[in-house]
Amino acid sequence: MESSPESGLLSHLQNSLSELGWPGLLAILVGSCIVTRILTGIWSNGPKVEEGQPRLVRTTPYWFPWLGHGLSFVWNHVRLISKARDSMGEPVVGIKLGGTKHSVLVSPSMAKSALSSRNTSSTAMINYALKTVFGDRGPVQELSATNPHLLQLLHHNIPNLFSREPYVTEISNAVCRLIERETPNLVTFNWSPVDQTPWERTCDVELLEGTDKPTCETNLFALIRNHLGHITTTTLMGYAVLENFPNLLPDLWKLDDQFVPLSMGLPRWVLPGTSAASVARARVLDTLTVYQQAFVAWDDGTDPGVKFRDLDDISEPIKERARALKAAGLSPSASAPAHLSLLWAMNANSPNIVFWLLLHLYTNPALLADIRIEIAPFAKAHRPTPAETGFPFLEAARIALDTDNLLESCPLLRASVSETLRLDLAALSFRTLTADLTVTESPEDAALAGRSHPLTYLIPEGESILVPHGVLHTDPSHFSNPTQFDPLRFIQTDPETGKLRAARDTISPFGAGVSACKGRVFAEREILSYTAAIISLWDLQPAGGGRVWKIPGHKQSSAAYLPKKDVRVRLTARV
Ligand code: HEM
Repeated sequence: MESSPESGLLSHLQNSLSELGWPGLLAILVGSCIVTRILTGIWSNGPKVEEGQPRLVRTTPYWFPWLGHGLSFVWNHVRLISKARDSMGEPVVGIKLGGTKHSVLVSPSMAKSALSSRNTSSTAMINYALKTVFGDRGPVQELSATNPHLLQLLHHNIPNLFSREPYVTEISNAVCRLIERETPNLVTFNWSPVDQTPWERTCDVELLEGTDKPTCETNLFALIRNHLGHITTTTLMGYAVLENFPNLLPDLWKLDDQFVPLSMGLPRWVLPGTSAASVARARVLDTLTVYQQAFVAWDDGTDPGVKFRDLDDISEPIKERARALKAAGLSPSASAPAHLSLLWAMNANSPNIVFWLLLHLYTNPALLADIRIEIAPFAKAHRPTPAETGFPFLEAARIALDTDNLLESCPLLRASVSETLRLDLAALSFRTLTADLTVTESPEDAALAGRSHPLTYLIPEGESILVPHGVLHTDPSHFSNPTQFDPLRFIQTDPETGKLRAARDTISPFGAGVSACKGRVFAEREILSYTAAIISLWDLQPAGGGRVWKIPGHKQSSAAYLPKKDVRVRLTARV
């Protein structure tokens, strides 16, 4: 058989490589890295800037051909970009990720103006995450070409309902009632997993005997993640989904734990941790297929099947989205990745933020005591006595929450949430430019960075921009002692009333512009109410009853950090 020129070339290459052996291959690899570093170092000087003309973004030097800064980005993007900012000394620095250049905005004023520009789009990023993380094989991504109007509805207009009236009040009230009902049952003090709640079963709850008040030891992150995940998912997606599919959240956590490696889009065998996550994702997608199938039947007035008798308690934005998916002609299984992206968005950050916030508060008893005094009128906890109830046993504690006042009249709690969002979250806003973008830093940002006048940049249409909120939130020129937890940095005195209030305008933990987080209003209300309920009803100590806390390190995830290790705590009922 005659060989083609390509197969001849390939076999020639194979022969040459096998002749070289491992030492030769290694030498080529090291050599190409050195050459790449030298060339990108020279190119990073950029073209000469003409007087009065905007600058072009210079790319930070890198070692690895094609991969560019990819490895250090997934390892710790905050460190990579902070170093690039300091070494390049500019408010915009270029980084290379898998062959694509991203212009990274490290000046807050430029980030704000770029994200609020109408000439930016998050569609490419959403499609990338749908493909690499949420298991869409094409149907949802293809909508950007076949039906952009529907895509806009699906990704923006409908999710925006989470922050619009009357829905935001409806879902915030619903979540508050569920928090009141379920926070006293955070742990049930049952020995047997059969009698425990679904959120307790995977948290290694160990009851302690001979204590004055009900006490146990447990894994804090797992417990808060499961418990708040249960509350959020039930509020937004309805009661039936977790009742019938109790493994939905544990599987979602397996996916979330591997978010960063999955988002690299590499084959499973390259990163072994992603195999289990892919299997978990397949199960979640099966569940969400059944969910969509049942919803469509229920909405059409036909039988939704035995598992989903009543779907009326699903929140209105989720119902609207399920209807839009059907209207797009997507089958239930093709719709499942879109449901998964939202299920993930509603659960991936809030529990992590509450976990870190609780650690900040319980390791700072003076702050915790002040916050407990501040919230006392708006988070009233008590345990009815047998005399009150007429039953011969102690009932579970009860709590009544006033979310509006927790939001408006508790600046210290609110400032502590903001400080946690500043320190324990490193969100990224990726956008593609749909037209050339010219951005200028503010004179204040320029002065803080030690520049005599503001710089202006031109970023061409089609290029990607990136705002690294974790870098902006820990920039020492904008935040004094940036690594220190200090909620007071967010407290201001209202000049008219003289009252204290918590201001959040120096950080953007929810992104900005049209593609900012759609659940931000709900998320803040939920976090405030949930934290108020927990600190009113529960005392926490390190496991073993000591006073020394071992705070885990941050593990990079999509936005809010995961803990590198869980924290074992002693949990005691306060009332
Ligand atoms: C502490 C809690 C939360 C944080 C820190 C957070 C943060 C974020 C961030 C940084 C983004 C990307 C914004 C950008 O690209 O500029 C985002 C997107 C999104 N979030 Fe949240 N989020 C939280 C809770 C929620 C909740 C509870 C929901 C659902 C009710 C939600 C729904 C969404 C949706 C749908 C998007 C996609 C927006 C888009 O691409 O157009 N988030 N979130």
